[in-house]
Amino acid sequence: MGNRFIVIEGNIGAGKTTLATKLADEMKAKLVLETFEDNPFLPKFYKDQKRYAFPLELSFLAARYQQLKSDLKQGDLFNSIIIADYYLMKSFIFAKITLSDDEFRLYRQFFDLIRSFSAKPDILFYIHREVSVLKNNIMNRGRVYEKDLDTEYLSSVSRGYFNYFKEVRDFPVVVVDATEADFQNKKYYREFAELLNRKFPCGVTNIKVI
Ligand SMILES: Nc1ncnc2c1ncn2[C@@H]1O[C@H](COP(=O)(O)OP(=O)(O)OP(=O)(O)O)[C@@H](O)[C@H]1O
Repeated sequence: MGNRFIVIEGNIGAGKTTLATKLADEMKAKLVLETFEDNPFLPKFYKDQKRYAFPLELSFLAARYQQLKSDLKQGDLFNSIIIADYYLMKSFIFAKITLSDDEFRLYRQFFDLIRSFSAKPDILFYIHREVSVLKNNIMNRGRVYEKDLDTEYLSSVSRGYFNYFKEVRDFPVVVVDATEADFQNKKYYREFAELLNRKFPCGVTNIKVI
């Protein structure tokens, strides 16, 4: 039967969207991309994190739930391959970093409700890049509100993902060390694409793309 629901994850600026789009194109798969450009709280959050974190996290959670619900209908999962550039847990990982303890407790109640409706991936690939590389990518793409994104924030997002992966038992998580690999380059892209033909055990496997 193979992998039907494939997730490409990674820190901010890891190159998830480009890679997921290329793969979906090649595999004639349905592409599910995270939408964030229309989120009015995101630019505000980067200016004043304390004040806007809670509405930001709730709005992301609501938007992602809506999207996954409509894009991952049961029928779709049987009929076609789906490639997404995020997994619902991303919301949880970010919220744990951005919210205060009491806000997070409240957030968690909503998250647990929503989580019970969401599909589990058949496989999740996490593109790992060093923070200095992420910072470079973020600067080069030039989204104004991300210009002051600091190293500590990016490091805490990476730690958040790795802590979560330690708990995953029911699907394979492939951590792809791609610090030296640009997937715009055909050689690296092919090397990554070949991983999709391999079988991985549940839990974490570390791979380096060279
Ligand atoms: N739950 C969240 N809480 C706070 N910020 C978030 C959350 N989800 C997304 N963001 C922000 O939205 C923006 C887009 O995030 P994301 O990492 O998905 O895209 P990206 O950096 O364009 O990815 P890539 O370059 O890997 O394709 C980033 O500024 C990110 O920090």
